[in-house]
Amino acid sequence: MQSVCKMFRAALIQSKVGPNRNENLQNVEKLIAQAKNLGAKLISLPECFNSPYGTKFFNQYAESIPNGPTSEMLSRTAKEYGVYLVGGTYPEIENSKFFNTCTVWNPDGKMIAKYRKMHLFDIDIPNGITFKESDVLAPGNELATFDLDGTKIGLGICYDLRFEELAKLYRLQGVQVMVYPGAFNMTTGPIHFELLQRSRALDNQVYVLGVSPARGQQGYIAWGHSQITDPWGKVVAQAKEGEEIIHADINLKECENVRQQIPIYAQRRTDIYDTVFKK
Ligand SMILES: O=C(O)CCC(=O)C(=O)O
Repeated sequence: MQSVCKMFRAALIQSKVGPNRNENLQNVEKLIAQAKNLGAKLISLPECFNSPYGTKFFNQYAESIPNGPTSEMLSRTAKEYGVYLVGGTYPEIENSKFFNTCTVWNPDGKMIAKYRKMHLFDIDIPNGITFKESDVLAPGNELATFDLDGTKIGLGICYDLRFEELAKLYRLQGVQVMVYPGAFNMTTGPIHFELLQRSRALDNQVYVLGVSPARGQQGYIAWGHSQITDPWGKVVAQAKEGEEIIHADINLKECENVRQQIPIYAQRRTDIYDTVFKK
């Protein structure tokens, strides 16, 4: 990799989410202004920041993209504050199909990436949590990246964090930072949320930004604990459970350092993997 020293500040907004979409939008707009005041160039919102999270809500809150009220607010706000804004996720409708979708807006207010959750959250843990997004949602089938002043940033959503293959595909495309809006829960959050982010960061020598909603009192209870992890796997910022903004400087020199000093990418035995791992 070419020797460059690039740095920008990222802020993650762990916002409270209620049933009223307009109130949710107004609230994040206020928080985006605060994140900008912290010096952030890249700001991310959490998964389902404009609606409660649950299969029964997707239909009710879905909007087309980029013409709906949520996209309009994100575009206007990214432009007003001159930031790259990752619009967490919100339910999208297209041709009668629903998706859990992340959009990204540049400082001109233009949508520069759209990613639809690829791995739907279907799990069943007795006495823990049962969730079946595939009852209502269709999966996305495409990776999505965007460029921030020469840094390639990739997108995943929540359950996607569990799939190393997806993160690896992004790494193969030259990604240095992964953003995962996500809403882990009170069963898997405590044991897996931090660990998965550190794993993806370490496997792929990338920064990982995981952005949760704040913990609510009813319905789907989010774990919170939004987190920024560096390419060494070190947690450099972590939220608690309430509404909060965390931030950290994303220093691309750290990607370069770890990639040079522990050169696993060049040491992969794809000659072997390709013969054994066919599925
Ligand atoms: O993987 C998990 O345990 C949580 C995933 C999740 O909440 C989601 O995909 O929305």
